[in-house]
Amino acid sequence: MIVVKNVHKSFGEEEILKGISTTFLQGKTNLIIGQSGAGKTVFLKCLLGLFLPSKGSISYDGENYATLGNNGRRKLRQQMGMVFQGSALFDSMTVEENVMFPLRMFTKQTREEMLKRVNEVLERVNLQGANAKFPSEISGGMQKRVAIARAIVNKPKYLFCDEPNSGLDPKTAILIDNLIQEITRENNITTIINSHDMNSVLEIGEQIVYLKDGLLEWEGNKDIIYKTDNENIINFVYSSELFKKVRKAQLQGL
Ligand SMILES: Nc1ncnc2c1ncn2[C@@H]1O[C@H](COP(=O)(O)OP(=O)(O)OP(=O)(O)O)[C@@H](O)[C@H]1O
Repeated sequence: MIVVKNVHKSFGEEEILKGISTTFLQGKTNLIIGQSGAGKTVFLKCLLGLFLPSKGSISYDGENYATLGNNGRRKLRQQMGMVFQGSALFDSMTVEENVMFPLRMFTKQTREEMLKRVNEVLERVNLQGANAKFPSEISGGMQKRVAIARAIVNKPKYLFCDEPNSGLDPKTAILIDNLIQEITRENNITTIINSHDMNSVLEIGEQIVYLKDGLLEWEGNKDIIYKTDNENIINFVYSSELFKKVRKAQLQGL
């Protein structure tokens, strides 16, 4: 569980996050949504410990990153997995080497132990046998699955995903969403996803935080979002004609 209390973040005179408080739940897919420029990436970077909040606190199962020493921060960072936008695989490394990378960085496991774990996670994301392939030899959806395997190989307590299905076709996007949700539940991870994708909101939004101009304007989940009378959210989530029809049907209990 990650507890965020009154987080502000400024760059010089400009305040980007203006006092955000929320709780991200363990074993759930928590989504951060909001229009371009709302502050989602800055918030995600604060949650990753890449930016320190100017004010307020973020605690990870009781540990406040800002007040930890170097050792404590390193340990906490090792408990975080990250799926970057566009996968961010190392092009010159094979799938196996990409997935093994965090184990080489953060553990003292033997090559045999690392390989066993790599094969376990590759199997979990349905990429068994793809070890020797290079990123350029596999599809975008497969690259994303490699990125997920790499993010979970070190058994993180916290998983952060920045636009995990950007650039994927709708069917593959849903498969990736569902895979992240399944892995989150199986391993009881606190997963936070920065998303633009309204399909994801309605499919896996177990906890949704809607940011607007650096403030948390609404929070809830996919089962209640259609009931909101907040015009900003209605216009954002249900922006297309199709989604407007979906909302109407939801309101009519269809
Ligand atoms: N390192 C930085 N220094 C100064 N300003 C920054 C920095 N990073 C982000 N900002 C500013 O913070 C604001 C919010 O940016 P952010 O990237 O968090 O938005 P976002 O909600 O993620 O948008 P998008 O959906 O387009 O990615 C922007 O005005 C941006 O210019």
